[in-house]
Amino acid sequence: MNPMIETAFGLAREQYAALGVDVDAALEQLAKIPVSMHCWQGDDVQGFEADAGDLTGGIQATGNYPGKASTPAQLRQDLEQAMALIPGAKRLNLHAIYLESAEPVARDKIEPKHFAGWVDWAKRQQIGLDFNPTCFSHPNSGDGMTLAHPDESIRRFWIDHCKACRRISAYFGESLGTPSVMNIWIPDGMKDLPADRLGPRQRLVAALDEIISEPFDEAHHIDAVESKLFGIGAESYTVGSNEFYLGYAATRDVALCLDAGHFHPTEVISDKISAASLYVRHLLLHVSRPVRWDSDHVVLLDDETQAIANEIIRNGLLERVHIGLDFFDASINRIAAWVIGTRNMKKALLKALLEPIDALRQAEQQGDYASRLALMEESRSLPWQAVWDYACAREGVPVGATWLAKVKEYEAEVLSRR
Ligand SMILES: C[C@H](O)[C@H](O)[C@@H](O)C(=O)CO
Ligand SMILES: [Mn+2]
Repeated sequence: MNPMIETAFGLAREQYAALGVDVDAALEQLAKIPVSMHCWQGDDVQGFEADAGDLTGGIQATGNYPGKASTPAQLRQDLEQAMALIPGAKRLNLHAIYLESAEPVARDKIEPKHFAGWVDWAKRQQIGLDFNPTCFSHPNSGDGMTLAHPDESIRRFWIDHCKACRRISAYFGESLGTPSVMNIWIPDGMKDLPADRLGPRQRLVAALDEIISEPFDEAHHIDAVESKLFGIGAESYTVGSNEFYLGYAATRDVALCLDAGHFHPTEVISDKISAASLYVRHLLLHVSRPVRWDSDHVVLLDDETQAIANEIIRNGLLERVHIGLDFFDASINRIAAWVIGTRNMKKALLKALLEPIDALRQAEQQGDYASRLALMEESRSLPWQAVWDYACAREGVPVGATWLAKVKEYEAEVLSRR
């Protein structure tokens, strides 16, 4: 290891020790916290269905940066490149449209065998997999309704798709020895004012109840449901709103997925974690960055990402909060997007682990809010970056921005030839 990195780390360790922070314990913990990287950043949410259509469902990947993956082998190669540039534990989050089959397979007929290639790959990478039914980009979601659809046959199709997905998710968990978190997000909503807000929600409850009725071992599979405020073309009404899913998750004991882009612009999911944790056992996070709307920009090391990490660590929620990412930027190198966003999530977790929390709590308990604010602000400029560099270097992952050269090299040698 570069001696400058070691020296800086040694000095940082002493500075943190003086504040009562155990840097070695923080590093050990950081290495074990998995961040689930979303496969869909690699190909703009396109997937590999033999009869794939355009991306629909009120979400958009804007940009046309060259070199995107268009086969499972290319996507896996790109993921391997990205993962090699990110320290610590990682998982991969797959959508159902990332199946492998030469022939078209109806979504309600997909099976574990269509994902065997991903499981083999995950075993080689020693990572866990997470999963998602894909209830969009399909003729049966064309009018913006799926599990809440008034037509029984369309509802049946999506219920059967979600049931098939749960079997695939349990297969992931059983094969890889780590539970797969399967997140149900549906685009159901209306562009203009609905006359009936209740009926679709009643249908959605019934559909979800049927979907989760088949029991699976929690060691293999965990159900999650994701709320949303609005989507493009569903501005006036979203069936699966936050109140809807908070109630559903709490009463059915399934995980609640909080997506950073799915709330009113001044609402933040960091403030929802502690509240929801009192009523639901598991939370899934879709860490993302909304810019004016649910735009799914690449995650930054900004105040909200930091606040999310702080809430998980301060409240001891690592066993109950599953950290996933959800952004898709097609305007820049897609591997760089993965690396920037995932490294930022991990940097935020490290900073949270290094926070002198005892001193902050003590100041708060004494009503000394000036000290609390002063300590919080001073702790922003503690030498966490020396600890981060050390964490990267000891794993053989590029330090600082040196990872960018690897991405450029890969772009010249692989992406530009696609
Ligand atoms: C592709 C994802 O499932 C999707 O982004 C969903 O999680 C979401 O956030 C929709 O806005
Ligand atoms: Mn999401």
